[in-house]
Amino acid sequence: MDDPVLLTGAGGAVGEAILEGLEEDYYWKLMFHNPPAEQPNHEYLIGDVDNPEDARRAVEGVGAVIHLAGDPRPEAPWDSVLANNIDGTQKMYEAAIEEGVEKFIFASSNHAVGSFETDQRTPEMYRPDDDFRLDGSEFPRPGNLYGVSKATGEVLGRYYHDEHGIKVCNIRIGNLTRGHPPIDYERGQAMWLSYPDCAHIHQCALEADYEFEIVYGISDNDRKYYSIDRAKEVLNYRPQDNSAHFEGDERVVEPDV
Ligand SMILES: NC(=O)C1=CN([C@@H]2O[C@H](COP(=O)(O)OP(=O)(O)OC[C@H]3O[C@@H](n4cnc5c(N)ncnc54)[C@H](O)[C@@H]3O)[C@@H](O)[C@H]2O)C=CC1
Ligand SMILES: O=C1O[C@H](COP(=O)(O)O)[C@@H](O)[C@H](O)[C@H]1O
Repeated sequence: MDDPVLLTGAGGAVGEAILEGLEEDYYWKLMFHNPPAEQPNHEYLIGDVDNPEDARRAVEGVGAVIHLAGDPRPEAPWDSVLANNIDGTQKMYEAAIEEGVEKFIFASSNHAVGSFETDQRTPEMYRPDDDFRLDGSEFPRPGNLYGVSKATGEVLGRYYHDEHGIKVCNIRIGNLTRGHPPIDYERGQAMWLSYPDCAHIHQCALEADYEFEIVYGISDNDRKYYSIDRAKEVLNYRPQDNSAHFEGDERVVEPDV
C-alpha cells in the first residue's frame, strides 16, 4: 500500500500495537476521538466516526482504512454500540466509498462468535488437545450486544464490497495484551494476540490481494479454537508468538523470527 493509511481509534490499545510495529512502514493519517496527550508524529485529525463530515475529512486522500474506533467493552450497552460501532462503521464505509478507498480493514472481535462457547464445549475447547475450531466461514453467534455490533460491522463490509467493490478484511481479534498472554485465564490464552502479531496481521491485510475476508486475529497459540489457516493462506500471516511459550509473565521459549 503506497497511499496513506487511515487509522481510526488510533489512541487505543490496538492502534498502539499497530503503530509500534509499523510506524515507519506507511504514511499514516490518524483519527482520534479526543485530543491526544502527546503531539503525534503523523498527520492526524480529531473527530467522531459517527459524524459524516468527520468521516469524510478522515478518508480524504487515503488508499486504505484500518477501522478500529468504537466501544470495545463486551458489556457495552446498546445505545453506545449502536452509535459508536454500527452507525460509526456505516459512516466510515459511506465516506470510504465516496472517496474511492481501495481497502477497508475492520476490527471485528471474538465476541462476534462468543456463543459457540457453550457449557458443553468449555473449558475443554480452550485446551491444546481439543480439536474444535472456528474458521471464519461460520455464521456469527454473538454472546452480547457488543458482539452483535461487530457481526453487523462484518455484514456492512459484505454489503459495501458486493455493491461497491471495496476490498474488505474483517479481523476477528482475540485478546490483545502487551508483553505476555493473560495469566490464569485459559480462554484469553487460547485467543491471545501479541503486540507484534497484531501489527503483522494488519500489515498482511494492507498488502495482500483479496476481495472479502473474515479471518481470526490470534497468535499461533498451542491452545486455540480459532483456526488461523485462512489468515495464513490468504494474507500470508506468519505469527511469531504462542501463549504456550510463557510461564506466567515470563517468556520461556524465544520467538522463531
Ligand atoms: N483489544 C482487544 O483485545 C480487542 C479489540 N477489538 C476491537 O478493536 C478496536 C480497538 O480496540 P482497543 O484499541 O482495545 O480499544 P480502545 O478503547 O483502547 O480504543 C478505541 C478507540 O476508539 C475511539 N473511539 C471510540 N468511539 C469513537 C467514535 N465514535 N469516534 C471516533 N473514535 C472513537 C476511542 O477514543 C479509543 O481511542 C475496537 O473496535 C474493539 O472492538 C476486538 C477484539 C479484541
Ligand atoms: O473484543 C474484545 O475482546 C477482548 C477479549 O475478550 P474478553 O471477554 O476475554 O475480555 C476484550 O478484552 C476487549 O475489550 C474486547 O474489545
